[in-house]
Amino acid sequence: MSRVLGGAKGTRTARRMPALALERVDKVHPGGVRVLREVSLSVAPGTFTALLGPSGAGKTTLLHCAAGLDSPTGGRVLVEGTEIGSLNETRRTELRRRRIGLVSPSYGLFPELSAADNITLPLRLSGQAPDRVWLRAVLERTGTAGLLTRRTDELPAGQRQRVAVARALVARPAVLLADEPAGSLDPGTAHELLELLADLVGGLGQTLVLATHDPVSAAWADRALVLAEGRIVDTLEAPTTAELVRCAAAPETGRRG
Ligand SMILES: Nc1ncnc2c1ncn2[C@@H]1O[C@H](COP(=O)(O)OP(=O)(O)OP(=O)(O)O)[C@@H](O)[C@H]1O
Repeated sequence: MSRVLGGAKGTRTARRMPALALERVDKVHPGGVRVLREVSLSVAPGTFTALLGPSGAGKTTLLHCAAGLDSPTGGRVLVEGTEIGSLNETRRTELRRRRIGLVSPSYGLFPELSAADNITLPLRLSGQAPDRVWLRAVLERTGTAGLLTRRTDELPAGQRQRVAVARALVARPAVLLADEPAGSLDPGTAHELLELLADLVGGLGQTLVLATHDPVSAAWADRALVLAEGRIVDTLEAPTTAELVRCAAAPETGRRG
């Protein structure tokens, strides 16, 4: 894979360190519902990981714990080696804004703002100056350069998702977390969005974790982790759709990784 903007900035040490790691993460909700059970995973920089699981498996909870939006009740989450749980609220917010990109149904765009204002909002909130080379690459790769003056509520769903991806990438995060980003799109537009996400990994060296219940979407990834009832029950390297369909139908039968 070519790495257009990926490697030069990071030190050798930074590139070896996982972009994201979960160590025996548990999540029990106040009502006693145990949603995550000792989930451990490590995501290498510049890789595409899919989290595949049915509705209720715990995918959103896992991504929210990884993003520092929710706190695990056990275990640790590390972003580039920094344990989120060890940070005070101010530093956690800063890490979230600078190092984590999130595309999620619960993390919508501001409809009355232009695409440009939506995309650059994270930078303004964290007082960062845009890295112009990176910004140009993000706009080009996401196909949003021609949409900048448009209000996002005037855009079709597929273009809105592209703006959401650009916004999540603008601060050059260590990891992009995408929760069912193609869920509301028609098949053709969903395919284009997944192609775009895979291209971010191949072309920009972006690290990506995609949560989905769709085996076809998960087959774009370098590796798929199959989640069932809050546990990772299968790991597949370079998964095919057929393998993922089998795993999704009967978790724990298709383990290869
Ligand atoms: N705040 C909460 N309190 C209690 N239970 C919760 C809470 N949030 C989520 N849950 C439960 O946790 C489980 C996992 O939910 P989660 O949204 O993480 O799953 P998911 O795999 O992302 O599902 P979907 O694909 O439908 O979004 C579900 O059974 C859900 O009802």
